[in-house]
Amino acid sequence: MSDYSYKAVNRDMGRVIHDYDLISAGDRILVGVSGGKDSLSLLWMFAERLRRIPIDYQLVPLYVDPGFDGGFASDLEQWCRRQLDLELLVEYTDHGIVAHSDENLENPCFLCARRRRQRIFEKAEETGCSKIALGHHKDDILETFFINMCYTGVMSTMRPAQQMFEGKFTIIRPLAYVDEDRLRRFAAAMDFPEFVNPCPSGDRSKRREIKEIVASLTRGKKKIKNNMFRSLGHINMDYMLKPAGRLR
Ligand SMILES: Nc1ncnc2c1ncn2[C@@H]1O[C@H](COP(=O)(O)OP(=O)(O)OP(=O)(O)O)[C@@H](O)[C@H]1O
Repeated sequence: MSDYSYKAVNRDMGRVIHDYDLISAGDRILVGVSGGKDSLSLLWMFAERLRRIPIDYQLVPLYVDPGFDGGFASDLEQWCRRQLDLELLVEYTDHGIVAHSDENLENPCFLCARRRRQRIFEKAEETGCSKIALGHHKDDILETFFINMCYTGVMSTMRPAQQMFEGKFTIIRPLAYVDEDRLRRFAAAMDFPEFVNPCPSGDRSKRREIKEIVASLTRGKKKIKNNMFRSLGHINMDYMLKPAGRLR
């Protein structure tokens, strides 16, 4: 595999795995696969690494089907089997339907994501996986930082390795150093299929709004984006406000 985008994704993935010690021998890793370019890239890269690097761990790919008509679960299953020789677990649910029904008074995306997350933890427990890998990338991490700051008044984001339930599970994000653009190019170079999610609320407007804000701050300059990302790990508390400080 000589493609430039592969090398770049592989290098960034290797760096984050090393920096955060994401994988150990004997791990069983549940990989959340949504059918989008990010999690397909993650699963593909993981499977390829496993063949190449002599650390013995197991991958358990999982798709949580939200239950809409016209879903793609069986196509995704076939892709995993044919391309990667992996058996995809499919968890059929009605999360999407319930989230869009009159009985739900919350935001549909919020409820659906919460239930999906719950189900992912349950399946991790059932299948004996203590690590859960998700396809979040560098842009997701930056955007989450701004979403949390703008909408909840907290400076926080998603970590490349996050312990949950007092260490019972660790969420890992092996694509945390990879730019979204790079993943887009990689998925195109690999000719990954596009599994279209039939969800009626596919737009997720809050994230789209923040994406535009981040894009306007970076103005396409890689250096600015990388500095913003780096700053998430370089916080000078001596020059920050007191936690109780309140602006009127
Ligand atoms: N239905 C699902 N089943 C299993 N895992 C999921 C599902 N939806 C999302 N995930 C996991 O959560 C991660 C983040 O979800 P999100 O919806 O933000 O993804 P995305 O930005 O659309 O990325 P992707 O291209 O992987 O779909 C995904 O990369 C994947 O690892």
